[in-house]
Amino acid sequence: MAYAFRAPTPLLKDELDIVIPTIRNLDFLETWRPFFQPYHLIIVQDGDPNKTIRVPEGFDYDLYNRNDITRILGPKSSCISFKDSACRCFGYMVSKKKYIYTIDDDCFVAKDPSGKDINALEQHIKNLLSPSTPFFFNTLYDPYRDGADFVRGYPFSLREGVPTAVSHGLWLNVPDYDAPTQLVKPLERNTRYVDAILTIPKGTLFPMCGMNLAFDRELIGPAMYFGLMGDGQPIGRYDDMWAGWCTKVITDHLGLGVKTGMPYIWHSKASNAFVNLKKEYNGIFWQEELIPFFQSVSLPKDATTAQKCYLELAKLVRAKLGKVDGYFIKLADSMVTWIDAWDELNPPKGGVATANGPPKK
Ligand SMILES: O=c1ccn([C@@H]2O[C@H](COP(=O)(O)OP(=O)(O)O[C@H]3O[C@@H](CO)[C@H](O)[C@H]3O)[C@@H](O)[C@H]2O)c(=O)[nH]1
Ligand SMILES: [Mn+2]
Repeated sequence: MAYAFRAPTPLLKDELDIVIPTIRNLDFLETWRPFFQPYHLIIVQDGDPNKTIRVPEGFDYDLYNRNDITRILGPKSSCISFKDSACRCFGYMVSKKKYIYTIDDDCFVAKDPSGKDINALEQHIKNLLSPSTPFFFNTLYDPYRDGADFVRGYPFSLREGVPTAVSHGLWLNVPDYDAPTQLVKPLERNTRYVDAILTIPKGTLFPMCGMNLAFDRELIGPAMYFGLMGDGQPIGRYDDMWAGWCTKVITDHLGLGVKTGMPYIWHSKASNAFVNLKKEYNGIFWQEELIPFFQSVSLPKDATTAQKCYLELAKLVRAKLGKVDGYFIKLADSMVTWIDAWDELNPPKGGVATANGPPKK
């Protein structure tokens, strides 16, 4: 009897959206086609809404420009940044799927040491679908991977692990350096492929890069607000950092895990270090106050969802960071607007979303 060969269904094919912020073009999708084509794309077009962004044939996508964001969110669109990659978080809000993968349009398929193309999306999905170990560090890295396990002395009571909320991937070629480092090391490239995935321990913050990032939208989506950056704001290129610090204090509070390490992508474009310095300056200065603030955050026991935690965090930002700069009062207000908009577009099961639906293609 002849058996018709059927390719395996891609993991989470109908449960994951790929969110891409773009101010350029989407030719990079050609290199990702074997891995991305089965998935729905949410393209957030930044900058001039009258510019036409060409999406390569054969992809299933929704594209949202600034006019769509304003049409869908109305006055609440003020919380979505303009002329900064932070605009991508609109894609997280408007998605209806359980998982999100976000990638920049200058990130390409990397090769592992054997020369094999890395399916970064597949690795992120494996990271998200396997537990994390934030309460006790496993020295042999991810114990749930084939060929690894918990090492001697690891408490058996902790070996079940906790749900993974975030999978933070890394980058070969152009590393995610801040402007001062870029200026000092303009030619430095990351050639070191480290075959490791680590859970970031509870109580430890980390610099989350938005370039190659996946997360469980139902567990932690409301915390993934990329802040007020870019046009009209005194700071830029701290969108993912802000989201990462908020997310980590909330995952710690909710007993969820954050992983970093594989998969790698190939980051091709070094943005201009001087332009970056202007965008980052306040962030480099303010973060010396922001990190102690996040390290001191304690959320109430009755904050049992990402939304409730985030609103508590917004209150603390207003109370404790307003004295650092008036910007943080505006940011605290935008954090609340973000949650209001999130809840409007994502009512509890059975509720009716009031959004005006996806854009015309
Ligand atoms: O105004 C803008 C600028 C850019 N984008 C899109 O956002 C991503 C990232 O842009 P870019 O690659 O130019 O930025 P980098 O300096 O390489 O990366 C920084 O941006 C952070 C977010 O990814 C990353 O963590 C930093 O390292 C591209 O897709 C641009 O098209 C935009 O939408 N609006
Ligand atoms: Mn880039």
